[in-house]
Amino acid sequence: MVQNAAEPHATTRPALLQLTGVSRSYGDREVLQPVYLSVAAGECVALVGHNGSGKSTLLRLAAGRDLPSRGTVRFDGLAMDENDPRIRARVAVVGDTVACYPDLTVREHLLLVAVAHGIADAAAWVQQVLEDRMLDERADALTSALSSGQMQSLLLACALVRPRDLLLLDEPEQRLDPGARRRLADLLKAELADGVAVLLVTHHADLALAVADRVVVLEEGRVVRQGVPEAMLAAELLLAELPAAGSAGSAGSAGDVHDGEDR
Ligand SMILES: Nc1ncnc2c1ncn2[C@@H]1O[C@H](COP(=O)(O)OP(=O)(O)OP(=O)(O)O)[C@@H](O)[C@H]1O
Repeated sequence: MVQNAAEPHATTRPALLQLTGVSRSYGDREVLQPVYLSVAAGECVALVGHNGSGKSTLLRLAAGRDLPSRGTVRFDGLAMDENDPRIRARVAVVGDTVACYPDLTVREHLLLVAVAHGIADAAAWVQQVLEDRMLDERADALTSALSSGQMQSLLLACALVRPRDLLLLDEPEQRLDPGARRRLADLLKAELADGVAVLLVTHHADLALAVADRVVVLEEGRVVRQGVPEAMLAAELLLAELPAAGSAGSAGSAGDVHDGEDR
């Protein structure tokens, strides 16, 4: 089903994340017009749209990293606030900024994160993450020496140290090669199967097709369409909304991620 209006989306599952009339202005400029959006446990909603359409703004508001000018963001009934320990314990975020200690090696950085989060066997966790994210050959390199795709994999691994019921991701496919994008899609499918709610900003049509239950299209700060990815694609709406393929992190060729297993 493709919905044409930015109206509240009716879902049969209770919402874990609920945005109600959320907007954001900078000075006189409203960069995000009122959005109604909910994400249930085990559901993935993908936000797509051209550069500057408001996707990262919406994700930051959903993560409680920014405050709406109007409207409310709630997580499991709580007012969303990234400093609230009850929320920090259940929400993991990969935002649009790179935050790493440049003078630590990859292994040291992961160990620091694991210890800070109280992981029982931190060394074993780090080794598993290095293998899962294909970073084992770079384990002893400084984080400042990573390629951009390797850095993206490290940031994802650091976010996933948290126990989580909600995962918020801003272009996690950015700078990843096709193999790493496939592993990302598999990882997200596993998260969803575990009942995690996922809100995903993506420029990658195949990633949305592979993992999203619903695609929300933003245009100039407004939700202009939403619906199941297949319907959006069949109507040639989804691809029309995405930037042209060709640059790293933009829409890729069919088959990069989508493995034909519909969720
Ligand atoms: N701190 C800020 N001050 C003023 N304007 C801002 C600020 N942050 C974002 N904007 C504006 O808000 C609009 C939406 O930006 P946003 O980063 O949310 O877009 P986006 O869809 O994520 O873009 P991209 O695909 O390029 O990442 C843009 O016009 C941007 O210039």
